[in-house]
Amino acid sequence: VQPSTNHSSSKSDREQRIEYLTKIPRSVNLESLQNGYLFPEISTRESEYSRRNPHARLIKLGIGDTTQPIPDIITSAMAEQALALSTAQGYKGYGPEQGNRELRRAIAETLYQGMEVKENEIFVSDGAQCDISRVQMLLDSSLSIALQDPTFPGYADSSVIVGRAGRLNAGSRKYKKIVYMKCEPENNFFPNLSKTPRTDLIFFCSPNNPTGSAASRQQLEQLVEFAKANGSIIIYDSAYAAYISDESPRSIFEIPGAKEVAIEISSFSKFAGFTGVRLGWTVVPEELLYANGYPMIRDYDRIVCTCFNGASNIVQAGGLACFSAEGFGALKRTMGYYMENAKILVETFESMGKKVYGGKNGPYVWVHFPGLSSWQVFNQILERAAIVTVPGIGFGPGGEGYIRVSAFGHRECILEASRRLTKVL
Ligand SMILES: Cc1ncc(COP(=O)(O)O)c(CN[C@@H](CCC(=O)O)C(=O)O)c1O
Repeated sequence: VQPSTNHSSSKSDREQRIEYLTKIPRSVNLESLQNGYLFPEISTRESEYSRRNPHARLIKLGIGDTTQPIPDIITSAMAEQALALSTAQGYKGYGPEQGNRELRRAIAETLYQGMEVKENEIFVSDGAQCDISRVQMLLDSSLSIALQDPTFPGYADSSVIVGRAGRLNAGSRKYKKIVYMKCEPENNFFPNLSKTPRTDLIFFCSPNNPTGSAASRQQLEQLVEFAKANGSIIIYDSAYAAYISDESPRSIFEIPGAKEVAIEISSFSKFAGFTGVRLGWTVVPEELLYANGYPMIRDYDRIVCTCFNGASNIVQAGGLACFSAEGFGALKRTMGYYMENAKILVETFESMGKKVYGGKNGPYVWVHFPGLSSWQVFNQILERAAIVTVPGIGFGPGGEGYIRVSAFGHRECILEASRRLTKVL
């Protein structure tokens, strides 16, 4: 209901239209959220542009949504599971809330080899976004948090929703109870921990969305040491780990001692194209203990069993097929396709004299437009080139003056975008 701006009417439209009010007060936490969530906002801008320019060929390099088909061996496994449900012997009802054992084992053996991560520490889910909220539910709302700045907005917004962020300072666009750890070219996109105040929780995404920076082993050793010294917990997001092309760790659990201070959240979305299929996992180590010595894994298991009835058995069959030699090989080729896109985007922006980051260990390119607001750049590129990007400010105050460009597009779109950008920027 929008308040009326027509002051001539005796009663405003709003007053006329309101029929009945409940006695339920709105959550103060939800009231604290600024604007809408970033990515639906990008979709709204896309739709508005298309409405105004019905004949424009809009190129969507905004939301990090995969575009390439899922390999047959994976979709066939899902189809087979689906068809089996129509047979008496193949039908399955509720599965284990923590995920099918064979999938948990495959994740442990394929992605956590040599890190002593056990299959019972892996909780299969319907995606990392959902697990971020489940981990938020697990941890008391009084706990303080630190975030990389810029970073994936899901951490800050879910912290606001559970009441952990405090009120928004409109001027600085920062929430009062969040510690923003600046990650910028000057510090090689890794926070200066010696100047970072202690917080209970440290959200850390590597490779980082949106900067594309993958923390080095030495940096992650510093992070684990910092958490240990402070009795803090790292909530580590490795959604893009499969894209790492250098020696950077793919999991926080490659770091000795990390199992005593970290939870790792990850996803099939970006490496398997499961953005619409919905499958992820969270690792809660048995060694991770509360101050009172109680194992956190038991509480997380309780949250999963109470608030989530397990990922789809059809989707889990697809997830298992991702780890077959043929499946993983095919997925690697698709990731290579996206990273070739990233290389084209990096070269395009560099050819125009722009400072460009990322595009080597992740499927996003982070471009600096000094002196301009990121929404200004977003609008300019949209209006002049009919290309959708994401304004850096959407990832935190540290993102101002940057835009993020997704490499997940079709090759022909990336090439056309390159041609247009060279003309208009
Ligand atoms: C770091 C990170 N973690 C988690 C997720 C979500 O993983 P799911 O397993 O698919 O739930 C994303 C998706 N980020 C994309 C999509 C944005 C969105 O959430 O709509 C992006 O940044 O464009 C992400 O970038």
